Formats: sequence, structure tokens, C-alpha cells
Amino acid sequence: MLRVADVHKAFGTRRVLRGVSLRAAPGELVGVVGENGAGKTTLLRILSGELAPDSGRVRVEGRIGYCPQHPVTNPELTVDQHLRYFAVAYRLRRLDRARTLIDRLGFEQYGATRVRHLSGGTRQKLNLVLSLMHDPAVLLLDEPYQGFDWETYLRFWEISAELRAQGRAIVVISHLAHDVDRLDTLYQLRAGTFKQSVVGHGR
Ligand SMILES: Nc1ncnc2c1ncn2[C@@H]1O[C@H](COP(=O)(O)OP(=O)(O)OP(=O)(O)O)[C@@H](O)[C@H]1O
Repeated sequence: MLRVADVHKAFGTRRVLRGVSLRAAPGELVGVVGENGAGKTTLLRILSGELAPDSGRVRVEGRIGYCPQHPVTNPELTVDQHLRYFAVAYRLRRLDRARTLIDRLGFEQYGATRVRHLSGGTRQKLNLVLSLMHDPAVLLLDEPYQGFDWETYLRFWEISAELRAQGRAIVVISHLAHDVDRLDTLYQLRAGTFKQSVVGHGR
């Protein structure tokens, strides 16, 4: 469960978020849209705890999985080294879930490849797996399918639908109008606040 109430954030004189409130319940798939520079990434960084809001409340129940807009990977480490590194950070004993996700996203052949030799789309697949491998209760995904080919894009939504059915709360930043049908709730960020619509087509 994620609850956000009246969050404000300014950078200097630029007031990016001016009273943003949002809820994502277990089993709810929430989309956040808005123009470039509207403040979507800023909001997700605040929800993940990476950035402090100037004011407002953020309450998260359960573990977070955060897939940031720009991969957090190290170009010199291999895919498998990333898995091991994140497994330690997440205190995971097994990598089964990460391996299953990698198989489903179709990059199992790159385990021993350094990230700097991966394509942009494959790097983004790894970024997504790193955010999901500990089975978080609350997923914060910032344009998670950037650079994905069509098949992988569809696979991403299939995985999201399964996680929603398993009771995970999911917040996805999206640019694509045709994603709307997959969501339960859509928040449009405009002039620093939300306009919310219940779309409910996703089920
Ligand atoms: N660390 C920062 N310091 C100063 N300004 C920032 C910082 N981070 C974001 N901004 C500004 O805040 C505004 C919102 O940026 P943000 O990245 O949140 O937008 P966005 O909606 O995610 O955009 P996009 O769709 O292009 O990814 C922009 O004007 C940006 O320049």
C-alpha cells in the first residue's frame, strides 16, 4: 500500500510539485502521465525515498521496488555480478526469481556479459529485473519499457498484470496513450497537481 498526501517540491524557484496526493492499493495498477518536465520522475524519486519532499506525507507499507528512469547499473560489472550484488543488498538467498524474470524478458544468454557491452534495451531489461527480483509489495516504475522491442513491451505488461493479480501495488510512469487501457487508475500531472481518472479497463 502506498499513500501520498499533499507533497510539495521546488528546485530553487521552480515549484515542480504543488500538492500531489496519490494512492495505490494492493492489486492496483496506477499510471502517471504528464508532459516532459511535469515532475513525474521527481515524484517517483520522492516516493522511493531517494529525494526528500519539501512538505507532505509519503507512507509505504512493505518493500519497494524502484526502477529508475536511468539504469543504476555499473558498466564494468556483468549481468550475473549485478544479480549477486543486489541479492546481498536485498538479503536474498536465492536468485530463482531474478532468473525467471530474465528468462521471460529473454536475455538469459548475457549472464557473463559486462553491462557496457549490452544494448540499451537489454540494459533496461536488467534495470527492471533488479527492481523486481526481491518481489516488492510496492513497485515504482519510471518508464520501465524504454527501448524494449514490441514483444518485450507486451511481456512487461503481462508480468505487471500477474503482479497486480498477486496483490502488488504498482505505479508506472508512462508516455504512451495506448497504455491507458491496461491501468486501473490514471493520474495526470499538470501544473504541479494531479487530475485523477479511474480508467478501470485493466481487469
Ligand atoms: N535535481 C534537480 N535540480 C533542479 N531542477 C530539477 C532537478 N530535477 C528535476 N528538475 C526540474 O524539475 C522539473 C521536473 O522534472 P522531472 O524530471 O521530474 O519531469 P518529468 O515529468 O519526469 O519529465 P520527462 O517526461 O521529460 O521525463 C524539470 O523542470 C526539471 O528540470
